[in-house]
Amino acid sequence: MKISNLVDQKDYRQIHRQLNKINHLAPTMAELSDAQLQAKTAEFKERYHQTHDLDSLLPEAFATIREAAKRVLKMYPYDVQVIGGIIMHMGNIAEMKTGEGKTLTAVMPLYLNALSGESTILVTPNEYLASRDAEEMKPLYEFLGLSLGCRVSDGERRIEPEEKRAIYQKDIVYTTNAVLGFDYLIDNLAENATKKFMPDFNYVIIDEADAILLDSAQTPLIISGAPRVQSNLYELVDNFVVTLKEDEGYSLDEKREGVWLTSAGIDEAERYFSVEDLYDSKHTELVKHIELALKAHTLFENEKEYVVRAGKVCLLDRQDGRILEMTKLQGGQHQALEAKEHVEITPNMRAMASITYQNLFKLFKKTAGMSGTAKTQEDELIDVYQMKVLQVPTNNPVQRVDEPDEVYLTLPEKLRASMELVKKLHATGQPILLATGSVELSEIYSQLLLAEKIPHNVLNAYNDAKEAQIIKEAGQYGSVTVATSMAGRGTDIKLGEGVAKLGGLAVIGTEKMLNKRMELQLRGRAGRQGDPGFSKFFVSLEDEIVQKYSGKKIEKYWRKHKDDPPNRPLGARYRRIVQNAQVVSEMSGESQRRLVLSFDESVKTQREMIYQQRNDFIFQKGEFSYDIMGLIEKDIVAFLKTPDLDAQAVKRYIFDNLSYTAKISSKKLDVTQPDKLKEILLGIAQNELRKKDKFLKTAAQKADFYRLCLLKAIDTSWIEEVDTLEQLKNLTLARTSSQRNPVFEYHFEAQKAYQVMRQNMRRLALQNLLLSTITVKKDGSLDIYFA
Ligand SMILES: Nc1ncnc2c1ncn2[C@@H]1O[C@H](COP(=O)(O)OP(=O)(O)OP(=O)(O)O)[C@@H](O)[C@H]1O
Repeated sequence: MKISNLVDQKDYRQIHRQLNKINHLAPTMAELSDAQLQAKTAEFKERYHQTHDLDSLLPEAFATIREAAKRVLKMYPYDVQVIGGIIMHMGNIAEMKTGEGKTLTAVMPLYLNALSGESTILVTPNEYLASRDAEEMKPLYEFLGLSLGCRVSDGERRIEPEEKRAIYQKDIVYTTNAVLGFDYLIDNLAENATKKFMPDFNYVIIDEADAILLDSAQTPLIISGAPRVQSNLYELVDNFVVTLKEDEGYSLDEKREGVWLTSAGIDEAERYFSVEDLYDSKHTELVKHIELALKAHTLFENEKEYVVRAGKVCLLDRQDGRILEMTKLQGGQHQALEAKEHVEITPNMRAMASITYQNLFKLFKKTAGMSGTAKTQEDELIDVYQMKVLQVPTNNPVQRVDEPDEVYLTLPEKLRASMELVKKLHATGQPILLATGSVELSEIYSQLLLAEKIPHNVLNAYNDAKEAQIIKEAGQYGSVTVATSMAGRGTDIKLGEGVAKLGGLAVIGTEKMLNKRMELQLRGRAGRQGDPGFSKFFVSLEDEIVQKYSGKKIEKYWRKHKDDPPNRPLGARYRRIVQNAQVVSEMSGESQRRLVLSFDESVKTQREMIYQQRNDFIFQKGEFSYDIMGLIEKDIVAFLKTPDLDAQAVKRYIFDNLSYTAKISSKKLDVTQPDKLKEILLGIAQNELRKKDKFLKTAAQKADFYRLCLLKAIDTSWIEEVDTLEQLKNLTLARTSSQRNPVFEYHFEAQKAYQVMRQNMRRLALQNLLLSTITVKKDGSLDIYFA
């Protein structure tokens, strides 16, 4: 058996040596009683304790869980799965074709790495997969004496930190990338150790690694809180924008990614809002709102980019068609969409914390991944994550028949042709998965099927609750399932009785996907585990990706013939043009990801410093070792360097920052003698601190007080900083067309902002320490009021 494309022969030999050892151990393991097999876990843990070496445990640990899987799950991992497991233990990405059984593969390295007692996490792209895999694999881990936690989002219920901590403390945790990311950010907003719940990041396996590490990485995670001043312009401006027409009141760029008012539109706006000059600086808010509303109406389409569910605008993940939990558009765009859809306008929140997936996963000591489609992006994966992609052969040859695309000129032709195929296959009883690129198109197909009286299920963002049931039925005789790309990854459709004889599942794609990997994943719902299967894609020149990413010539051709379409598939030349459009879309995705990553560099450096400092304070035990007086002195010295200082300013500084009650005459505040002045100010501060000491009887109370003052200062200024950087980024992005290097400019500004934040932070800490008041409660505990 050959693992292709190994970067070096050493990996190849090592993997095979390990596989041979594991196979060699198999008969011995098979002879063990259940109890003897189960006792292995404790034995391995003990040995790890002695040696701190997981590699030497690999053959036995893999052989043990392999045998246990046979007994508990009635599935014996094939050699190729063992190979995939070894690759992942080594911290690489295993590329195993769709349906080869990655869920079972992952348990081997997870079991081995959990023996260290350090955090061992499996991340999947969505909650359906996390829960499904956790549920299926739980009996196996428990048989071997390891605990499994499944961490999915809180939903309506608020989950307390203790409960989260209990899940993360399990030996192995299954979760999603979004939940893990948000948990990490929330954990770093905790004000004391009892609210912290995350473990130190050790080992993670990323399922569907390319989707998570690449596709999801195009949008950073942002936690919002603390509303901004709410604007009342959204509805007003929306009413205006709906009166405008394309190419009259506003224009869109070629790729339909940018939109602006035409000069007629500007005149119209000036009349509508009774302003003389719209671009006068006093109307910037109005202009901003008009831009947001224009974008809401032209660049965001209901049932494509978002859906309206229970009176809320919910964003959709373009990659997998699912609702993006806890995510809203920033900078007022979400509110503009709400105005467009006439639902309640939610407050526009400030960004409080943010991180990209790239930087989240870099926090782990070891990362590994698996996917059916990663090899093509290996360069980027090595570049960004230093992970190699090793391809594992299939257990049985793939039998699926993949037919070439059928390209039509217009959408109606495409719909008709694809429906013809559906009818033909359905007549034979072969189950069909009809895959669409948007909710909207899935609803259109549902209507067409209804008209043909073909019973079917629809799986899209509106009915995700029924997902498991729909998937269960999807492989049965005669079943037709219309699904968005929700059914594109990880979904395991099991074939019903007699279906293999009919050719297995037929996947019919109805749109060219944003990238080739999404397409392969969809095809991969059929022909799993060596089963028969069929796949074919229908495309039209009106598909979004073709319109956006193919040249002028195609557009001209389309315009010329669209009113009298040929009603037959276009030739091979057009298939190539469509392929090319997909390649361009992929390249645009990659450059977008690199841009996101380079923007995050500045935030990353700052975030690491801040989080480190917070953790130092939070977890500091015993006496509080931070040079409080040093901090105070620094601020005083910085203040005394203010140009043109006068006694009045010094007095203000004292009352604003050091003491409300200091009695000091202006005469004493001689600005010509800074050293003396410094001593006076330090004396005032010391005096205030001493007053506090009266309440802070024990060292622990004192430590708590100092910690709280400093943490509060860090958080207030850091949250402000995150928001500033987020706005700065949006501003820089809006100006990318200009000649300057936007990322460089952003880093420069971000660095300046950081310096300002440090000063603010120090000043706030000073105020918290000196101007707060402490009262003792009846039970002896303290209440602290901050100014
Ligand atoms: N060793 C095995 N013996 C028998 N059946 C297996 C074995 N491994 C996996 N399977 C079955 O193969 C099917 C596919 O497995 P799974 O869904 O994990 O594939 P996958 O590689 O994750 O696919 P995808 O790339 O689509 O996510 C499942 O029904 C699973 O039960």
